Order: sequence, then structure tokens, then C-alpha cells
Amino acid sequence: MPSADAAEPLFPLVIIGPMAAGKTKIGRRVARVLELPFIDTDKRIAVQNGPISEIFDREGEDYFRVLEREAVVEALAEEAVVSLGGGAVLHVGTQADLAEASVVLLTVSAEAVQRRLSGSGRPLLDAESRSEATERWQRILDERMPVYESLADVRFDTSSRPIAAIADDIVAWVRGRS
Ligand SMILES: Nc1ncnc2c1ncn2[C@@H]1O[C@H](COP(=O)(O)OP(=O)(O)O)[C@@H](O)[C@H]1O
Ligand SMILES: O=C(O)C1=C[C@@H](OP(=O)(O)O)[C@@H](O)[C@H](O)C1
Ligand SMILES: [Mg+2]
Repeated sequence: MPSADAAEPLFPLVIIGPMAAGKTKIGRRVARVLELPFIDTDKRIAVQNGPISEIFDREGEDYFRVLEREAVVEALAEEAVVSLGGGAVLHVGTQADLAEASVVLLTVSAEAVQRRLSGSGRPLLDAESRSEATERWQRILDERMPVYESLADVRFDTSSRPIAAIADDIVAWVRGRS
């Protein structure tokens, strides 16, 4: 993992990581504390196109990824805290863009994520049971972890601490580099 360099520009400040790691909730909180705008790319896509699960049903994942890439490009142009969807980092253009950004990776254990998944509206985790959803989550994470790790400047685990405490740690990291 590259080390943070205080000479590098802070923006964009981007939160990445697996589904239900806390990117949306914690990113919003970080933005509030830093008094910056907050952008969640999934939220933007949903405002313009309807719920994510309906986009997957209607048009398929590939179409969602096109919309997602457009939302990411737009978001990264702003001085904001930007939380991405878990799969946004699969796009090679986004990987290149994130190499120039400040990137915070949020991680979470499978045990903790299991409690966060019920009725989550995440089409890739649609399953009969919570344990099946967690198995899917794990398989997807195993595939993506090398990408997350290659892009991250710093990482925080969200499995067992409150959202506010994790957000404060991220803010301290940001302030330490600016
Ligand atoms: N540190 C945490 N402790 C407990 N629950 C959390 C924590 N962070 C997030 N959650 C919960 O997990 C769920 C997923 O959070 P969310 O921010 O939507 O994750 P992501 O955007 O990474 O998919 C939400 O219900 C949220 O309240
Ligand atoms: O990991 C993924 O491929 C996805 C993650 C979701 O966002 P969160 O990571 O915020 O749940 C959302 O973009 C979509 O359901 C696909
Ligand atoms: Mg999210």
C-alpha cells in the first residue's frame, strides 16, 4: 500500500471497500465533520435512474457499470468526500483516476457484515438466506481485495467500532496530511 504523502493534493477524498463496509454512512459523517460536500455515487445514480436493484433487473449489471462510471467521473471532479459503490473500482478508468486521489479503504469482517445485510437492496447479494448472502459477499470480496489494496492510501476496519469513532479516525488522518 502506498504511504500517504503530505505534499499530495487532498482531493478527491474517496472512500472504497466492499458492500456494507460503511462507505455511505461513514463517508457522510466524515464530510459533515470536515464541512465538505458529500457525494455517494449510488445515491446520484438512483436519483437519476431509480433504485439500483431496479436498474440491475431492467438493464443488467453492465449497464449499471456504465452509469456508475459516469457518476464517478462527475464526482471526482468535485472538492468533496466521495463514497463509491463496492464495485466501482473494477473500472480501469476509475483505477487510473484513484491512483491520483486520496483513497480510504474501509474493511469489515464476514461476521460483522452478516448483521448488516438483511433487506439491503444490493442485487449482487440477493439470496434466500443471510448466510448465503454472506457467502456471496465473501466470494466477491476475495476477487476484489487485491484491487482495493492496490488503490488504498490508508485502511480502517469497521467491524467492531461505532461509525462516529471511525469517521473521527479518518478525519484525523486527513488533517494529518493537509
Ligand atoms: N461501524 C459500523 N458499525 C455498525 N454498523 C455499521 C457500521 N458502519 C455501517 N454500519 C451499518 O452497515 C450498513 C451498511 O452501511 P453502508 O454505509 O450503507 O455501507 P456501504 O456503503 O459500504 O455499502 C448500514 O445499515 C449501516 O448502518
Ligand atoms: O459491490 C458492488 O458491486 C455494488 C455495491 C453497491 O454499493 P455499496 O458498496 O455501497 O453497497 C451498489 O453499487 C451495487 O449494489 C453494486
Ligand atoms: Mg454505499
